[in-house]
Amino acid sequence: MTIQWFPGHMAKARREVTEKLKLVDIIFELVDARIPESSSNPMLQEIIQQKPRLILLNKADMADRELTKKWTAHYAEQGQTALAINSQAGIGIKEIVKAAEKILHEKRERQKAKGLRPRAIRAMIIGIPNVGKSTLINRLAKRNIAKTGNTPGVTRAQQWIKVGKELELLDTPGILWPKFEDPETGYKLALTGAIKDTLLNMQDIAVFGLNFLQTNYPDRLMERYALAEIPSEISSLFDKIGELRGCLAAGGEIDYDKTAETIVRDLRMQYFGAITFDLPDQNPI
Ligand SMILES: Nc1nc2c(ncn2[C@@H]2O[C@H](COP(=O)(O)OP(=O)(O)OP(=O)(O)O)[C@@H](O)[C@H]2O)c(=O)[nH]1
Repeated sequence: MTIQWFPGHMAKARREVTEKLKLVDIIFELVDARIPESSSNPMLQEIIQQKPRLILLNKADMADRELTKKWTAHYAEQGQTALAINSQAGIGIKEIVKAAEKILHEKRERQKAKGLRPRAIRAMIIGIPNVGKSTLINRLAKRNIAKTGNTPGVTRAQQWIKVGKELELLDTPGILWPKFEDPETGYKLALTGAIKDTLLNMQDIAVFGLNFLQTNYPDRLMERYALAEIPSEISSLFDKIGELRGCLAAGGEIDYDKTAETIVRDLRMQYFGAITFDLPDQNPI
């Protein structure tokens, strides 16, 4: 699903999240491990206020393992717990309940001291479109739940999914918008499938991707396209790839659109391996 975010949609999404917030003890903020910063909602902190948060770096299977470690360390420095997970394969899922219990431990102990019997932790998942919210809900529920009740116009009560004895999860996630502030963020969102690439110029996305690979993963770039060396000019590199991959127009000239599509497809299909586009040091949170 790709949503075109207009101010009205944002206000509605925010209202829905704010409403559900009252029902839960903790937020599971789902971000894409390849772009933890770019896939987080810019206003989340303001929206959730003091509500405890567990950050889940989903699609960790597609991200650079070393950088995922750096991201979790970076969040820890900020006093935030973050877990790397793969909702599709069910990796890291068991740790979620444990981490939530740890985050809420003191609060629950205080309740116990007051004589209140602790009930299961109530949580909701929040994230931008396509980050894996439904996949995670289904994983935690161990069955297909998410999306089944999503018929437009059908109002229904919120339902709780029991995850073991310790956790209850709202069956509908909160959907918030991604960041839009700079073109680079847009390219990263497009390369990871969070926004439709038709919203941006394909050649611009490809050039961004090439620049990123040239700086951060030059060996993988050379290997994929069997380059003896990387031309320093990005336009020469672009032409070289077009030539090597046979992306040619009728007269034998390079077809720039076709070349751009090839590069973007290769990045999306993980032909350069697992890549992380947001680097923790460049992205203070
Ligand atoms: N490789 C990988 N793919 C995943 C993972 N989690 C989800 N996906 C895939 O990502 C895509 C989007 O997943 P969804 O669960 O539909 O995402 P969503 O956040 O519910 O999407 P919206 O309904 O658009 O808000 C699907 O193709 C999933 O199979 C993961 O951990 N690893």
